Amino acid sequence: MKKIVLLGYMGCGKSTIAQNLSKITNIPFLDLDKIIEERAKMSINEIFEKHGEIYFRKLEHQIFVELLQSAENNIIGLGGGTPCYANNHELLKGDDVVSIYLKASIDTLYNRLVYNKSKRPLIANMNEEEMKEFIAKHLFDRSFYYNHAQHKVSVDDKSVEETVQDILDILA
Ligand SMILES: Nc1ncnc2c1ncn2[C@@H]1O[C@H](COP(=O)(O)OP(=O)(O)OP(=O)(O)O)[C@@H](O)[C@H]1O
Ligand SMILES: O=C(O)C1=C[C@@H](O)[C@@H](O)[C@H](O)C1
Ligand SMILES: [Mg+2]
Repeated sequence: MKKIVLLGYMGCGKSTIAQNLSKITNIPFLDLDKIIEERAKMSINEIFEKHGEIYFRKLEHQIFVELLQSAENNIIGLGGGTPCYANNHELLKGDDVVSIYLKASIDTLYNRLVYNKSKRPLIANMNEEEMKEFIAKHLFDRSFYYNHAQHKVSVDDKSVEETVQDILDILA
């Protein structure tokens, strides 16, 4: 069985959707951000503060490759930036991978992130106006990488259940 890889911008719902998909399919869910935190024995915020983003990106790449190489069936939820560094986007095309981009509009992302930004170091210190502009530009830059996914699911105005169903249809 192929690895199911969910990707997309911060707040698009990778962790939430993957957890629900995991319950329905009984395929274990691995959250790359969580595994990085366990390995580093510190939070993502602390990794950024103590070691910087480049260190984080190296660790992220190393652990992503490791997860793809393991023999187990898994749903892997990537970090928001994972496809955009270290040529990770090329790994989304692998034969043993089903990669799915959870595509959200700027408004959806802003509404989900605005009250929930403290654990996301890239936006933690921005005010509301800065955040909206940042998301718009950043999403534009990142879309090139996200579009390397084999499948795209739009998440705007959909419940968790509806998005999970869209993914089940892709996997069927
Ligand atoms: N229909 C929906 N589908 C998914 N998540 C939703 C939905 N509606 C609201 N949310 C909320 O959006 C927030 C962001 O979701 P989540 O943390 O799963 O995103 P993420 O893509 O894993 O983000 P990150 O890259 O920062 O880890 C959560 O608080 C979640 O409950
Ligand atoms: O979009 C990003 O670059 C990030 C998203 C999060 O999932 C974390 O991986 C980290 O905060 C960086
Ligand atoms: Mg997440």
